Amino acid sequence: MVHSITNNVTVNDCANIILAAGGSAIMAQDEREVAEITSRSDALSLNMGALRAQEAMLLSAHAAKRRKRPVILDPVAAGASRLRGEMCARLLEAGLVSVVRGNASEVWALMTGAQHTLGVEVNALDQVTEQNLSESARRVSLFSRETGAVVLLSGALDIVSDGKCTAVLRGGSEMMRRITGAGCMLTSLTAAYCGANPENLFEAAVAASGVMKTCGELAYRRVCEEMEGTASFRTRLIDAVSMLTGSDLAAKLRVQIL
Ligand SMILES: Nc1ncnc2c1ncn2[C@@H]1O[C@H](COP(=O)(O)OP(=O)(O)O)[C@@H](O)[C@H]1O
Ligand SMILES: Cc1ncsc1CCOP(=O)(O)O
Ligand SMILES: [Mg+2]
Repeated sequence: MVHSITNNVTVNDCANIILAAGGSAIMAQDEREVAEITSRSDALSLNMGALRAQEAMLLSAHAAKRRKRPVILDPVAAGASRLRGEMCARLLEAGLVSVVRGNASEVWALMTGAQHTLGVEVNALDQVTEQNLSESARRVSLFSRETGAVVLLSGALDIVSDGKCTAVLRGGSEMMRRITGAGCMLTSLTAAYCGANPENLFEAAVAASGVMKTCGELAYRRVCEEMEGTASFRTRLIDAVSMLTGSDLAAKLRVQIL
């Protein structure tokens, strides 16, 4: 059961991907009930696209901490306004975040205070490439140690680190960037897996990254076969998560431990 406080652009896809993965979803933002709802959930997902719900986020995050439930932070557009960065810093500095999942611009913005995110999209200059991979992985690991949170930085290459162990996952599809919500869905999936595996959040984050990359490939193959576009891709992505088998995943998963 994942309690999400998330933006109203992608909320339906977030609920559906949690259900597709075998979890249950509840979206709730009213300050009078959120602590109670978090207390009855296995994980809490906080998405900065719902910044109007700051008080609810804090109430929920404290309730999750009291119950030792993982809190997953999606710093959507963290570099696009000062308020977003400040709210993320407040949650991180209070030790309320278990896992951060963001694109490279968002994660670098949290680390450095830089403000060059293109809205919710990654800035091309920030992206992780094969050329800057080892330096990027080092920075992700450092950020994980500084915050005490597992960090999942997504993009063409995903990097996951708990400060001791760092993994790189390749694959997925370029088309994932041409729909809104692929990042929010990955955050939701991460929350579902963290709720199911609270003892090993690094493993849960690697699983979420691997499932999303695998399903991105399966969905892309399907839209190419059917000559379909991005709206169908979004549907096919959720379909792929709901139909994924262990052997599909084992056949496609590419995890490199650095
Ligand atoms: N160029 C790409 N090639 C393959 N997969 C990608 C690419 N860009 C993003 N992804 C995948 O899309 C999903 C969302 O990541 P991302 O685009 O970084 O999130 P956000 O929507 O927050 O910017 C992740 O599963 C990531 O691995
Ligand atoms: C477009 C938009 N604006 C505020 S939140 C949001 C959705 C961002 O979703 P994602 O980061 O998963 O593409
Ligand atoms: Mg995002």
